Amino acid sequence: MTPMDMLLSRASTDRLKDPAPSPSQLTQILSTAMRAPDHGRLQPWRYVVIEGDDRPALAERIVASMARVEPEAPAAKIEKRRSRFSTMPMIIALGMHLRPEHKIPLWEQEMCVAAGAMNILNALHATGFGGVWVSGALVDDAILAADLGFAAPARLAGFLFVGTPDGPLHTPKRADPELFTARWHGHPVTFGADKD
Ligand SMILES: Cc1cc2nc3c(=O)[nH]c(=O)nc-3n(C[C@H](O)[C@H](O)[C@H](O)COP(=O)(O)O)c2cc1C
Repeated sequence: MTPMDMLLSRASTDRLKDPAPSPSQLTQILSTAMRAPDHGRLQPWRYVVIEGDDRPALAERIVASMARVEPEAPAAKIEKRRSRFSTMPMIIALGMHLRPEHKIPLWEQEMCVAAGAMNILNALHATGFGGVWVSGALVDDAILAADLGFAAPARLAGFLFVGTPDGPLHTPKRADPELFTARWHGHPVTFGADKD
């Protein structure tokens, strides 16, 4: 597979089975995150890896967090989250070590973490693994974040579910980049994607 084939064939999946990346594979995969553009070299990316017997304890923290931030959540949603966080082959909590006082704006720090996460998703795909980035209201729960090691001003950016794809990837229809691209000739542009 060429590098372009690899990039163009990636798709998120939560249909994951064992194995998850080995420790040495994970180190290589996470190394790609450290190639993300990083204004000021702040290195804001942080990763907490949860595997094996530690997953049920994480699942309980997730359920406790839902009780705080989504008290109206139906039982089925709570049980789905409990099951997913207990059984995914590997979970990586994405943390953002933010420096609000720094001259580099927070949004740039956050985008750096996101760029790193995208590299991780591509590296997973390139090495025969797969994953999906999930979030939800609980990423705003400071108690859950602190439980994972992300005390404010650090915060959670979500979780990556990681493993080996269980079956072919279901790729959503991808957008035509022409609709999202315009050439500027001295006047404000419009985009095909925004036309009725
Ligand atoms: C920050 C962030 C949070 C996300 N949270 C969720 C989520 O909680 N649940 C979900 O189904 N998809 C979520 N997504 C979208 C999936 O990660 C994924 O992009 C989507 O399923 C489309 O698949 P694709 O990556 O193959 O295009 C999130 C994406 C991002 C960037």
